[in-house]
Amino acid sequence: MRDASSLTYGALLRTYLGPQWRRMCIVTSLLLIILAFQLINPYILRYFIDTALSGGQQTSLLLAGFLFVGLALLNQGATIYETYVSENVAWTATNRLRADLVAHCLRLDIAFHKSHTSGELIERIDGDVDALATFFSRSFVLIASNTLLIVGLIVVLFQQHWLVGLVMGIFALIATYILLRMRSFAIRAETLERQKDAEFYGFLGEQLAGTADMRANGATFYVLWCFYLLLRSWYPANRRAALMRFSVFVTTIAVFGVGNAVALALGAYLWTQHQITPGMVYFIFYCTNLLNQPIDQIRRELQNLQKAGAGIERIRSLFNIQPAITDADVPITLPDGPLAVSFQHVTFGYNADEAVLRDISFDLAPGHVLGLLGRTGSGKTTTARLLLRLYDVQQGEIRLSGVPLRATGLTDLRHHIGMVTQDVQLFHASVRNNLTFFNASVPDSLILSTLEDLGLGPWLRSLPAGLDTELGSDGEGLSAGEAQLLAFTRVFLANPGLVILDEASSRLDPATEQLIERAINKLLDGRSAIIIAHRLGTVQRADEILILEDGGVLEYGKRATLASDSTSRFYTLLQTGLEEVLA
Ligand SMILES: Nc1ncnc2c1ncn2[C@@H]1O[C@H](COP(=O)(O)OP(=O)(O)OP(=O)(O)O)[C@@H](O)[C@H]1O
Repeated sequence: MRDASSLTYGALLRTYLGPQWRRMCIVTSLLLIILAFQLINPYILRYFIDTALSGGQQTSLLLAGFLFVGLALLNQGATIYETYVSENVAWTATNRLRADLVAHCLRLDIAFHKSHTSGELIERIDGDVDALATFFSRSFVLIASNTLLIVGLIVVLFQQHWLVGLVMGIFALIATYILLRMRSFAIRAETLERQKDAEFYGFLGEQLAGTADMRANGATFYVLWCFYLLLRSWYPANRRAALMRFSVFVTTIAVFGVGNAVALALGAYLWTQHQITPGMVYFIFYCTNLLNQPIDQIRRELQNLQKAGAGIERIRSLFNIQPAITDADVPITLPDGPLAVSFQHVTFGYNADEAVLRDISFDLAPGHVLGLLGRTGSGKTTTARLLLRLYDVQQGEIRLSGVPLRATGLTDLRHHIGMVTQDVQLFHASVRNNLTFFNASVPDSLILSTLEDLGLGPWLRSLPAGLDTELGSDGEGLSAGEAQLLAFTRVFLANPGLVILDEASSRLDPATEQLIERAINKLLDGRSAIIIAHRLGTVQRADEILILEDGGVLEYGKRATLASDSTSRFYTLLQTGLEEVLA
């Protein structure tokens, strides 16, 4: 991973283009060759015209013709190859940068991901990097080679006649200035257009994702109204940007038209003064025409640099965000087998001034099961997140088998804890990869026996390609129970010492529920567990019970003791029915 603070143009070029210096040399050489071809062509044309007009030999004319066509073909070939190599350079460099950004984002805290939408991250990882493609592959080389071409053409024109060189040199400067000024007006309009595009597509994405809820709740009219308002502001922004683009186009044609007219007029004047030949008049006209191309190219490349500059700024600010939750300097490895869990006076809030958990203390012996109860919003899921160190506690300490969480390595910690939540995240990948999280070292025999153990054997056999069957994204085509059982399988395969289970609060059909009950029994065997329980059956497995209320401990103790104490809250819950009280 690269050092974020050094992300300047120079550092970017060094990091991402450095390894491709050979290809860059090829691109530069090809651009110089193309440039040379462009400078030779007018000489051939001048020779051809003057030889023809002075009644020169046919073979000389033929030779000049063949040379012209040959060079044009070589020029095209060189241009195609240069495009191929620079595209390779651009894609290799931008893909490396994308990979670095993705790796960086994956290292960032959950708090970062909660405060940035996926759309925003996609735009930053792809949109901003995309703007750097031309910057990487050719911007500097193109600006340099085109400047060289303009200078070369002016020198060539000077050679024909000093007046032509002087006038066309001044024209090149004025044309570049006018086009750049026009461009800066267009950029303002295009920025507004892109902002409106983003608002429109953001709105559309959100509404399409929530279409079922929106229709069910009769919000269609409101959505259409918002849509209409968005369209009303989108339309003028688009119209203005299109008009500006057209103005730039028309101005470009007009400026180059004036240039050509000046060149023709000047050529004609010098010819009437017998200072130049007709071939030279065409030569001047041709060179002036040729001047247009590098001027336009430089304008485009400067515009690309401007876009790249904005992209680099945003990429740099993303790289500068550092995760607050990191590995200990010298991480202590957690022991294998069931883990002891200890919360000592833990206080935590997602915002520093608003505690969600207050002074939570409990101890769970290795191999024991803690039943975590509490109303919705009481802080049960937050407790689980703290154990996985998705967030750090603000006060107090959490230990696993005596090791403070902050003293562990994050990968080691998360290897030792398995979590099954109500929302099982499945990927658009094979059943095997969904279960092993792309860990190729897990043998198929283990996956098959685990699926069989958990009662998923018949399900697996019903799949067209067994473990190779591709699952739809988001578990499409799977029932809630099957998805839960697949999540259990994942935990079995990872074989952690502590399991956190957020039990499904909705009822499943009796057969699936039975399978899940069996799976939980197996899962808890030889492991410590914290179960966010919603059902009586699950609570009865717990050795200890912790009831949270408003982020504080309402009750904590051995299940058997609390169950037999008629003054305890747990006793009341058992009498009233967990589902009714906690659902
Ligand atoms: N990412 C977050 N940022 C800010 N506040 C949050 C975040 N996640 C949860 N909260 C708040 O923290 C409190 C505890 O939430 P938590 O999800 O831990 O409750 P819970 O007991 O698990 O509820 P449930 O049973 O409904 O899942 C709630 O008030 C919730 O609004």
